[in-house]
Amino acid sequence: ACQHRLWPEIDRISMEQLRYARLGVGEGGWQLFAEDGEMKMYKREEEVNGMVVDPLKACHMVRGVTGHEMCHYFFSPDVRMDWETTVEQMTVIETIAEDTLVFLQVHKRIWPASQRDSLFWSHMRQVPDHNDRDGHDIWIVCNHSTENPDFPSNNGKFVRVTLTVCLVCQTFIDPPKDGAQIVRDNITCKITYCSVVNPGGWAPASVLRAVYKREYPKFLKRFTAYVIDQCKEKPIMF
Ligand SMILES: CCCCCc1ccc(-c2ccc(S(=O)(=O)CCO)cc2)cc1/C=C\c1ccccn1
Repeated sequence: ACQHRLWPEIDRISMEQLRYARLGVGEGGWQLFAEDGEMKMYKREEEVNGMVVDPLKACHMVRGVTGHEMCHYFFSPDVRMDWETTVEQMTVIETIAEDTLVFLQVHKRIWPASQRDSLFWSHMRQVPDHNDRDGHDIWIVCNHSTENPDFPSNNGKFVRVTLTVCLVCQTFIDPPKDGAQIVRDNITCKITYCSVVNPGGWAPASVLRAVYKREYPKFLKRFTAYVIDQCKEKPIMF
């Protein structure tokens, strides 16, 4: 992967997104728009050329799974259609490395806007987290739009969105007493999900904001429930 032409961008954007995800929501005009138990979702209202591109940041704490497991299922193309309800078709159009793929996705149409597709590289990596007391590693998946001459955005069929998404996960272990083996009940995963999606062409602001308000909480709840369910009978992947 290190010699691939996209590698410098992949490395830079992934690390930028890690820093961005770890910034608190205290400053920068974030407004809480949805809450469900441990899950808190924030957004900023931003428009680019009259198009809604509201950045989103979701924070969640999930008991019983590790950050590695969360990122593994978020990254894996094999299970994408099991949890990702916004997608109608998904293709891996390039394998840059085993931890770096290029996806082409057709998203479900959001009436009355025209149907969208997205083309993005997806990179998963483990980042040692030295500045954290209980020193647990951080796992990240970063998805960022890219171009490919074989899949031009002006393909006439779909409007191409541009997006940057990151899932940053940190595992916390509450060690059991008397040195017993760690079980799932002893682990918690702190999740930060950030996304900026530019719809690529005009879409009514009211429709987009309503969709995001309704769909993002469902999206994250569904994904985390899926991972919990997939992991519960399996050995812990630290
Ligand atoms: C006018 C309609 C514009 C929006 C269409 C759209 C574009 C992109 C995306 C999207 C959503 C999640 C990712 S990801 O987190 O990287 C995982 C891989 O799929 C990437 C892209 C979705 C949707 C469409 C609907 C929508 C938007 C958020 C939430 C729920 N539904």
